[in-house]
Amino acid sequence: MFDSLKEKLGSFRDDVEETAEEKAAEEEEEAPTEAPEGETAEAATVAERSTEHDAPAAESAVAEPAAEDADEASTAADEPADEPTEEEEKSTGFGAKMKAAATGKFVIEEEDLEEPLWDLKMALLESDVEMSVAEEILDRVEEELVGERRKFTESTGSIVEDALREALLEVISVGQFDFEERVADADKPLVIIFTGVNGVGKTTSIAKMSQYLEERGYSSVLANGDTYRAGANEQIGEHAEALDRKLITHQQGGDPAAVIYDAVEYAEANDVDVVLGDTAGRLHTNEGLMDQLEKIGRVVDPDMTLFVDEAVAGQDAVQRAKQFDEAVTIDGSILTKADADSNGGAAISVAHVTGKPILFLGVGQGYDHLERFDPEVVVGRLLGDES
Ligand SMILES: Nc1nc2c(ncn2[C@@H]2O[C@H](COP(=O)(O)OP(=O)(O)OP(=O)(O)O)[C@@H](O)[C@H]2O)c(=O)[nH]1
Repeated sequence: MFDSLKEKLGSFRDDVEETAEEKAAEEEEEAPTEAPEGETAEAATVAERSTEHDAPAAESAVAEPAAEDADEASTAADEPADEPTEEEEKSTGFGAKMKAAATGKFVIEEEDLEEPLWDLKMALLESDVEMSVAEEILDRVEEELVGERRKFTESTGSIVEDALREALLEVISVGQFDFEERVADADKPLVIIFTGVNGVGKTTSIAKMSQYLEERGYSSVLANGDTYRAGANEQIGEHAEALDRKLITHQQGGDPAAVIYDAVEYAEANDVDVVLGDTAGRLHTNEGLMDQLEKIGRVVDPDMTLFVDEAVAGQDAVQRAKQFDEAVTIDGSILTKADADSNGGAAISVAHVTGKPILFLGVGQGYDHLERFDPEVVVGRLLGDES
């Protein structure tokens, strides 16, 4: 899952690490040449060692004028090189560089990140992350990394990883709520309507949701509001049979709102906790079909409307989510076929673009292949926390 994006995020980490190492090396190289006479990075280091841990050695160095380095060390020890005057700091940057060489820390500047950030942006866009979401991620990463005095070498990788983690979490956690708590607290029956275009896995997701709810102690009835498509009753009927659930259907061409209404009545009469209503795989541009959804809204006033699309559809899924939300106001999304998606762009973008959370991922064709969307787990996967 999301392997290609994972690899690209890994490359960004490596790029910044490399940039950091180059910068560190540069600064170490530059420090002696820019140093006022008699002060070198090495001298500063020796001085630090001498003053902190080994005073007698410093003394013996003073007593040995032939050793040039040691002589410099004693000068540096008298006037600590790692505490330059403000003037020196401003005019030459020498102080900062000396500090970098002596402490293993330096400031990451905006220009240092220009190239890696550009590459990251390209990687996100190639992975189908929506433009505004990619920009948000870049801004946050840059904000986290630039201007702080950072330790380079080994820790650069983890600093970059933390910055990426924060940025990704921020964009994908949008609107998250506790689905199970919402189900537990709702008056029964709870009505959930599933919407989205044809063939993305809506019907399969309803069956998976029924299983998911059963595992948590909730009964459910299925309702086929897809009265538009020939064969829809049979398709959902197979799932109902396999799961041993009651299914409410009407004739093809019937009123979808009436089917869902009947299912609510059935649930009320039989103490069923949740009504799971399928709808025709409609295009958001088809006004007649969108009107049907609005009618379902009026007639049964669902507790939740979930938008279903496939993660593998990338940008298309993101745009559809946005348009469906504008047309019918969704409460959250389910992204199916995440198991087959190496890009992860939809998973990263949909919540930020709609302002509504991704609640579940479909991760296979089996009934138990519905996974609660946990932002921390998803980001962890993207950053290689688990294989
Ligand atoms: N790999 C994988 N396949 C899935 C997943 N979810 C659904 N599918 C498959 O996708 C295909 C389409 O799923 P359906 O549930 O029939 O799609 P639908 O949106 O109901 O389609 P319509 O009824 O035509 O609107 C089926 O072959 C499913 O088994 C998933 O999470 N992973």
